[in-house]
Amino acid sequence: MATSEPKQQPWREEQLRKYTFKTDQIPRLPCSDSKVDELISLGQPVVITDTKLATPALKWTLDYLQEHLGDGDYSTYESDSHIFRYFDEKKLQSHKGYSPPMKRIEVKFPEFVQRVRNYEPGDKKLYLQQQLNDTVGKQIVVDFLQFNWPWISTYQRKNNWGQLTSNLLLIGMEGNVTPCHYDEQENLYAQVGGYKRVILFPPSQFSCLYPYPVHHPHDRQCQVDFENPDYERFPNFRNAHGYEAVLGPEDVLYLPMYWFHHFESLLDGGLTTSITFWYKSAPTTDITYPLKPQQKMAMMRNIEKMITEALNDPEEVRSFGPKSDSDSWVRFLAVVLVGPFMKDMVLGRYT
Ligand SMILES: CC[C@@H](CC(=O)C(=O)O)C(=O)O
Ligand SMILES: [Zn+2]
Repeated sequence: MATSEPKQQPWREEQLRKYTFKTDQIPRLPCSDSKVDELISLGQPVVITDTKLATPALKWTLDYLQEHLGDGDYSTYESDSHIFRYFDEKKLQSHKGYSPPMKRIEVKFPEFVQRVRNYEPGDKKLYLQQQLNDTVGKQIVVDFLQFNWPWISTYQRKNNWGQLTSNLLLIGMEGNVTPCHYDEQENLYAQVGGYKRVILFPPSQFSCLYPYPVHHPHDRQCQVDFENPDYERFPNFRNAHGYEAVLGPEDVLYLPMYWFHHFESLLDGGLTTSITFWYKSAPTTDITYPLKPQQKMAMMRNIEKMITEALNDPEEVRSFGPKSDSDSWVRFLAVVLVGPFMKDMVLGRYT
């Protein structure tokens, strides 16, 4: 009996960056498997194959896009390193002294292509992140309309998700990293070109990941530098345990709301192209106790927003600067006097 040769994986281990935490694999299932529906309805991540969700976009090479995308401006981040940590421009106002580690520029697509193709070590790295809207060319609209909308709408309906809010076209250079963060929307993430590693952490690991305070420009972003973790400030990061997959063309990842995620375009893997499908979450109908971790995250966000708005002065809630006596007292009190909810909200985030 012919034994099926194990499928040669089209990438090598050395193309993955090395981190200190352990990971398990995210389940990978064909869209015909009923377990896909079960995992999505449970808010569990899964890599889904054979969906044909964005098949028309498989031909979206740089040349094809240059010919058909249209001559609008394209939102692109440039960074001095491989790290592209998102920041909320609106929150920069209240953080005068803070300068984000990357810059958002608007470029014409031919300029983006030229800079990417002529990249030399030492140049700024680029990451195009553009919402697909009606400024794109006719042919792109034709391709877009041929996505597998019936398949994706089934999941929107079955899980009572709200409207499709946006599709982000992502074109990243090899080695680019979007550091760990969470979003407040459901996401079906279609990998179209190249290979991208995704590492996920469930909302229950909030206390291991220390997201920035809500009023900070890096709201929702994990403070821990995965490449050089500061275990003194973030001791609980030692307990982080991830779930990962390498996504290739036509793979679709269901990325549940509030799950922390890190993306990296494989080292020496060339350009990567992905398209996100973000949906508003289903309305919460019945509150059952104990609350789910994602509900606690939503509560923490509301408490932090209320405190910051009520005080109307971020200085009042800003975390302490370099370690100081008061900081160690705050830590001591936080560890001894407050329960897990307040500890998770404060320790390493406001202390
Ligand atoms: C936005 C960039 C990121 C994807 C992501 O964070 C998301 O789809 O929520 C990535 O692919 O680098
Ligand atoms: Zn995200």
